[in-house]
Amino acid sequence: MELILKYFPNLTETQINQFKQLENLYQDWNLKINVVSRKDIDELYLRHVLHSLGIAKVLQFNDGSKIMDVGTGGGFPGLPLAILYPECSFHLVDSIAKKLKVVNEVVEGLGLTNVKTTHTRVEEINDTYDFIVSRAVASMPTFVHWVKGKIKKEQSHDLKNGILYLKGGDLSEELKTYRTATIYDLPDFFEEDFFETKKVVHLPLKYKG
Ligand SMILES: C[S@@+](CC[C@H](N)C(=O)[O-])C[C@H]1O[C@@H](n2cnc3c(N)ncnc32)[C@H](O)[C@@H]1O
Repeated sequence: MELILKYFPNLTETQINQFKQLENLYQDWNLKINVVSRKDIDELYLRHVLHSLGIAKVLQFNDGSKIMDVGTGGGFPGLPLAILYPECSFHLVDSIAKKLKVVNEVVEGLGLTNVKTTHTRVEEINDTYDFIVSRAVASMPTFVHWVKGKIKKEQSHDLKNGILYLKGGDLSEELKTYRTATIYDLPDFFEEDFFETKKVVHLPLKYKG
């Protein structure tokens, strides 16, 4: 928790309390439905919460942004981002219902009103979003194929709307066909090099509004 405060020093009391509550909520729910490995539960803040928040170090969402987390599993990266951005709406999607049961319980326990969940494959989603976030779900070509019609056309000139994907490994081969992709290193933002999945890929889909 200290690391979250170190890297996100402007949190409100409500947000600090919500981040603090995460540990107990996940510990309790994980005993009933295993969504996070035991090792990872012990390092929840580092491996899951802070890692998810790495996306917020790449770019900041404007108030009112609509965001989908594809293959959210136990709620990562969408749930920590929903705490960080109470003025944005988050749609957390996964094809495994029991994982979303845990997410729903945590969302209710925290009193988050900006999160909805849907049990489905993302291919079935028929809506558009400013940003699509994800971690460890599919290769980039597969992922882009799933979501490319689901990103909103932008009215501003920023042209940032698109995919923010937490990834590991050597991405040069996987990303060589995506000329607009930027790869960010998490250690650049967090100083310490403690993540296994070390990169955030920002792939803006450059539509004009
Ligand atoms: C390795 S887990 C990652 C979970 C979470 N994003 C994380 O990093 O902790 C991959 C998740 O993606 C989900 N998934 C895979 N393909 C999917 C699809 N087409 N639509 C929705 N969810 C999918 C799986 O059910 C699983 O929960």
